[in-house]
Amino acid sequence: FGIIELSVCSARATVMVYDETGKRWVAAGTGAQVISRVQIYHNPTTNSFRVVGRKMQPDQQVVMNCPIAKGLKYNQATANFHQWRDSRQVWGLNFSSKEDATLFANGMMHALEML
Ligand SMILES: CC(=O)N[C@@H](Cc1ccccc1Cl)C(=O)N1CCC[C@]12C=C[C@@H]1CC[C@@H](C(=O)N3CC[C@@H]4C=C[C@H]5[C@H](C)C[C@@H](C(=O)O)N5C(=O)[C@H]43)N1C2=O
Repeated sequence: FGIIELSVCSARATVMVYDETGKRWVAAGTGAQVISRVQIYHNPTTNSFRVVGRKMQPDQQVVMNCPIAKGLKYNQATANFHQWRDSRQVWGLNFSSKEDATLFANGMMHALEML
């Protein structure tokens, strides 16, 4: 059967990954650095969560599909820039507004409490 995933929250942010070699942040995905819709999905069957980011323009390209691991350290580096490590890289979300940042951080912290 199809997997049922519920969207916990949705926020606007530029999705970035840290380039360890160049010591700089680069936009995730290909092409221009554009705003993405970043959502946290909950799969209640497995009680798992993941973060999915899709560019809002032009093509809904998926630029992030990151499981939320139990014990993930979510770092709110600034009011608008939050980041975390996964097994391979460091993700950064540069939120469009403080409201987006707060909403997403609350969703992330809720997810981490549930794991
Ligand atoms: C132990 C550990 O892993 N620690 C991580 C952070 C962390 C802690 C705990 C749990 C998980 C994680 Cl992930 C860390 O420190 N890491 C992870 C990789 C990079 C970094 C290392 C050094 C630099 C130094 C400075 C800072 C940085 O990158 N910052 C600061 C805010 C500032 C905001 C916005 C972005 C902007 C989009 C572009 C650019 C600009 O402003 O030009 N920029 C930035 O400059 C952004 N660093 C980091 O975050």
